[in-house]
Amino acid sequence: MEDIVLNVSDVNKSFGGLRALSNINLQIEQGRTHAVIGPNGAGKSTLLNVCVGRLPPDTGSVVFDGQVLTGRQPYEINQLGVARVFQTPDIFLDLTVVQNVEIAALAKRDGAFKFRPFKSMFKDRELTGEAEHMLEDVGLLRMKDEHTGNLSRGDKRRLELAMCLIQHPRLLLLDEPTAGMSRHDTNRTIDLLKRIKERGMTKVIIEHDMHVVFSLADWITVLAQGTIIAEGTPDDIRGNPKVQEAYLGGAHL
Ligand SMILES: Nc1ncnc2c1ncn2[C@@H]1O[C@H](COP(=O)(O)OP(=O)(O)OP(=O)(O)O)[C@@H](O)[C@H]1O
Repeated sequence: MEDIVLNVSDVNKSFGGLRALSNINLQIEQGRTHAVIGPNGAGKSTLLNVCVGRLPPDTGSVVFDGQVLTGRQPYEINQLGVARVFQTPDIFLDLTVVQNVEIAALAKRDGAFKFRPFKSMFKDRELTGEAEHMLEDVGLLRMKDEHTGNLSRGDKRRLELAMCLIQHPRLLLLDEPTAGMSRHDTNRTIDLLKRIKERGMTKVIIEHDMHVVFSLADWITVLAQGTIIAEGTPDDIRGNPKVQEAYLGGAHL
């Protein structure tokens, strides 16, 4: 059997009377790019939030690399090697681009960046060098000294990706990484995510844009109304009539 990095077992989650996730069982294999797709309200973000500790499941468990994540705080999960990029970037708008990447590295390193004076944090030349290397990787190096608040939406998302990559996670969770980007920026992000794949990093991507999904995914799970309705390779999913019906009302993927 392939090496399983993340194992989601029998997860249920309701909001009041609404069953957002019903008996979800999902296994993410090492090195894969695993896409989770489905129509609006299918439960994709809820699933991701359960995985990173932002939402407790009502029942069930999430195990990463042999360690139970359920019940842990998001920062603990991050320190175990799980990083995530959300639809709304988690960045410090008052700091520069490179300082944001440095803070992300420190957060992973000791989890205590909040308790140090900011000035002393930014004097580590090795750290700055590594942060600049990451910014080059995502195409933001020339903007390293810009105030983050001045960045476009697409650049903020790329910055958040650099903040994740500097943590060298084993598992990277991406919630619509190209939402709001132009086609040009989307294609640059696809290229970047392909390069990360070459480094063996496991990724879970929630995405509506089928161009992104079919460019990147090795494996696809389809959710509808909180239930997994199909799983398989992109070719399996493309030809699956149940998916076409549930996901796109019968249109072809
Ligand atoms: N905090 C919450 N409180 C109440 N209901 C919620 C909450 N979060 C999500 N829901 C509901 O749970 C269901 C699943 O939502 P979720 O955001 O996980 O879907 P999604 O597949 O990510 O949708 P989208 O593609 O639109 O982002 C929806 O009906 C949503 O309205």
